[in-house]
Amino acid sequence: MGDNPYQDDRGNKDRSITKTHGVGQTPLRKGGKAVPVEGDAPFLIGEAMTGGYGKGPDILHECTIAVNAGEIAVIVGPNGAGKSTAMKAVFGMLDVRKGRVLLDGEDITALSPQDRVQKGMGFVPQTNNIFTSMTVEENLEMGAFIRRDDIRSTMEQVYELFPILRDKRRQAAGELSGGQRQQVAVGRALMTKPKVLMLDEPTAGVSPIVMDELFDRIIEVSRTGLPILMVEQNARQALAIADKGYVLVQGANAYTGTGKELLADPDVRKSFLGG
Ligand SMILES: Nc1ncnc2c1ncn2[C@@H]1O[C@H](COP(=O)(O)OP(=O)(O)OP(=O)(O)O)[C@@H](O)[C@H]1O
Repeated sequence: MGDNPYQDDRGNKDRSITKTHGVGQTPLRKGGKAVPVEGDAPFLIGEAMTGGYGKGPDILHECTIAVNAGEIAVIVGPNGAGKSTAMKAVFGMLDVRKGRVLLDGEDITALSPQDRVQKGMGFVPQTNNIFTSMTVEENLEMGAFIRRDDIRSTMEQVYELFPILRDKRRQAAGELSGGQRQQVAVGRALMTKPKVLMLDEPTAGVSPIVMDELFDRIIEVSRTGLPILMVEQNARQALAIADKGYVLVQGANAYTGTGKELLADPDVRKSFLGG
């Protein structure tokens, strides 16, 4: 375990919360050449990522986010903490100046977003995530653009997960409610048959009831065995369904633990969950 970069985080048998205040103090990585221990490595990890937009300053400071096979990992934190930026970095939309991204053990840091999709990453961005003038079904078909095989069984699975989309399949996606649009966006990502799903604020701008419904759907998707890494504003609700939670502050890891641990932690409660 000595060289395991996740030692403090995952190797800890009591799975206690890792507190990592301050830039450059991440305990998730020791040295630059550590290799994950087989079988204990997350399925997808953005590891000790430092980077920003264009030639601008660093927004992320040795930030690590990851998701294990079959789990839901949630990223929370205050506005502007860099949650979306961290997701973009993992998806290859940001120049990662230090650190790396591993997918199923493979270093994909140098790959374009398109190539990452080919490798099995599904990403649902926070905004502009559907084609509003196209029908629901056309959106799903567009989602399958990288595939050359028969997509009908996948579409059937999406309709089973999101029955409302079957009812509205001939309707323009732009005519749907906010929660339904988000289902289209997630369904579209699922059409590539991804190995991991990344969601940036899937419940943004929806009512609490719709948010609960969306979370139920996300849990269902997760039960199909697909690992899910997501950013959420609704920290309390998201941590309640999370196997793993990351609290980011100013582009760095502030707290890491199971969803349950973070929800129970007095500091996290006070600072990020409204007491
Ligand atoms: N395209 C961009 N170009 C330059 N700076 C950006 C860009 N997008 C975000 N930033 C900056 O990066 C920082 C982190 O923003 P980011 O959107 O990642 O935070 P967040 O935690 O997702 O916030 P929120 O919860 O408000 O969505 C902010 O200071 C923001 O101004």
